[in-house]
Amino acid sequence: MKMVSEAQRQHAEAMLEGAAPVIELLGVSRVYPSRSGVVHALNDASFTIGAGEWVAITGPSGSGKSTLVNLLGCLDTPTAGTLRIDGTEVHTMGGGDLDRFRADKVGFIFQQFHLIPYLSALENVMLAQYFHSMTNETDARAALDRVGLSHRAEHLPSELSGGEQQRVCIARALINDPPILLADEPTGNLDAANQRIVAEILTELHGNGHTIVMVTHDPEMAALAQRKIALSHGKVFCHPVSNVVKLSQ
Ligand SMILES: Nc1ncnc2c1ncn2[C@@H]1O[C@H](COP(=O)(O)OP(=O)(O)OP(=O)(O)O)[C@@H](O)[C@H]1O
Repeated sequence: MKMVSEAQRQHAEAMLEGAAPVIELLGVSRVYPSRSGVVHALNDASFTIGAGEWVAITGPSGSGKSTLVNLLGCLDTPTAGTLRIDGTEVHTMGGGDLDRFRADKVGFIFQQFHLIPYLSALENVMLAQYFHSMTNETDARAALDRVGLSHRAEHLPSELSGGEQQRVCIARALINDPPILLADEPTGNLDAANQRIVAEILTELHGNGHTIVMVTHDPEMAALAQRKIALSHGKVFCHPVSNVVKLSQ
C-alpha cells in the first residue's frame, strides 16, 4: 500500500476532528411496498459523515447497502426522516433540481464502470463535464493524468483493462470537483494488482481531503477507511472512528 505522508495524515486527522458534516441522516427510512406488506430496506438510520472522512459501508446481501447508496447519491429520497447533503435537505428537491444537485455534489464510482462504449476515455470524462456545466478538454486531460492515464486518453473502454476503466471512472467522478465521492464496490471487478492501484488512488484522494463513502465486501478495502457503517436488516451500526494511523501503514 502506498505510504501516506505525515502531513497528509495530520490533515486527515484535523479534517476528522473539526469536520462539518457533509452527510447527515436523522431517522431516515426507506420502505418499499411488497405483496406481504412493506420492506424496511433502511430503518430509522441516523448518522453523520464529516467532510474529509473515508467511510466504508458494509453488510450482507439484502442488508440495505444499495438502498443507502441510492439515498446518499440522491438517486432516491427517504420515505421518512431527514437527509441533508452538504447542508441541503434532499427531499425538498425533485426532477431537474435534484439532477443538478446530484451532478454538483456526488461523483460516482461504480463496480460496473458504466462508461459509454463508443466514447474515448477523454470523451467519457468530458461528458460528465457537459452534463454538469461546460466541457474543458485541458481539465479532462488533467483528471486522466491524475489517475495515471494521460497516455490512454484516446482509447475506447474496450481498449482498456478493467483497472484502467475504473481509473477513467475515478477521473470522471472527480472532474466536477464534488464534495462527495460515492464508490460502490470500486474494486469488485478487479484483479489484485488493479485493486491495489485503485486503493492507492483512493488513499491519495482521501489524503488530499476528499470525502469518500465506499460500499465494499472486501475487508482489506474496508480497513483503509477510517470508519465502518455496518448494515444488518436495514438497521445501521456505526463503528467508532478507527485509528487514523492506519492511513500511514
Ligand atoms: N424496489 C424494491 N422493492 C421492494 N423491495 C426492495 C426493492 N429494492 C430493495 N428491496 C429490498 O430491500 C432490502 C434491501 O435491499 P438492498 O438492495 O438495499 O440490499 P443490499 O445490501 O444492497 O444487497 P446486495 O448486497 O445483495 O446488493 C432487501 O430485502 C430487498 O429485497
